[in-house]
Amino acid sequence: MTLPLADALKGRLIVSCQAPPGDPMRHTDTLVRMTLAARAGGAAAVRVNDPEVVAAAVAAVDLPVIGLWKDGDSGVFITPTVRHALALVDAGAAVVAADATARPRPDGSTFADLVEAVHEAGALVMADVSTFEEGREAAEQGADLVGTTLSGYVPGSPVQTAPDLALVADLAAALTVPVIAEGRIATPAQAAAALAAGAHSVVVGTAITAPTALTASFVKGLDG
Ligand SMILES: CC(=O)N[C@H](C=O)[C@@H](O)[C@H](O)[C@H](O)COP(=O)(O)O
Repeated sequence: MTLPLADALKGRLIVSCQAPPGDPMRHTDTLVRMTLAARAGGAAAVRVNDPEVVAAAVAAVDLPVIGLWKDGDSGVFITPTVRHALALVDAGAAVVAADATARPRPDGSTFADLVEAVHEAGALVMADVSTFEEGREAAEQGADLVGTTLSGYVPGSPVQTAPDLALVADLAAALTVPVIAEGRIATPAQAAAALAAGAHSVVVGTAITAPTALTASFVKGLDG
């Protein structure tokens, strides 16, 4: 089955509009403005953290919203439980992005439980994975999209400064669901390379929507 949403995302850019805790940009109206800027620039969808921001973005921007809910900062913390996932659906997310790594979830549920609950509630699921095996299993468990989001951030995946295009290529060759390239895509050329490697769509966050981190990288460059 081809999902209409997947058709709308094919070959296109998804902009992640997030700000970490304590960042001056972590402000709902500011993040919504980022989603509007992403739309004005031609993005096909936005990826947004926290049900409050998801609801505000859904009301403001005429694009599909991929919602996640980061809760905590260790172990499984991207939409870790069924409760978090359903709150995102209630907020209007078209797609719920959730950690699909092979680690225990805080409510003792499985990724398959989350997929079932989100599907019953009428939304789709993007599996954030760190390895090929996790991506394969997530697709088997019903994920509608599989993203390379967590490669480099979970033990067992390669730590690198570049995007994990090898993982994109391996997943794209093996899966029938769309594979989304996400993580450390810093230039238009890298985004194009991700599509060439087989990605269905490309998510870019920091390089577009993180002025604090970008400023720090320039300051570090000047420090030599
Ligand atoms: C690992 C993790 O927690 N990734 C998060 C997932 O939503 C975000 O912090 C990233 O900004 C996002 O994946 C986009 O990646 P990049 O900012 O590298 O373009």
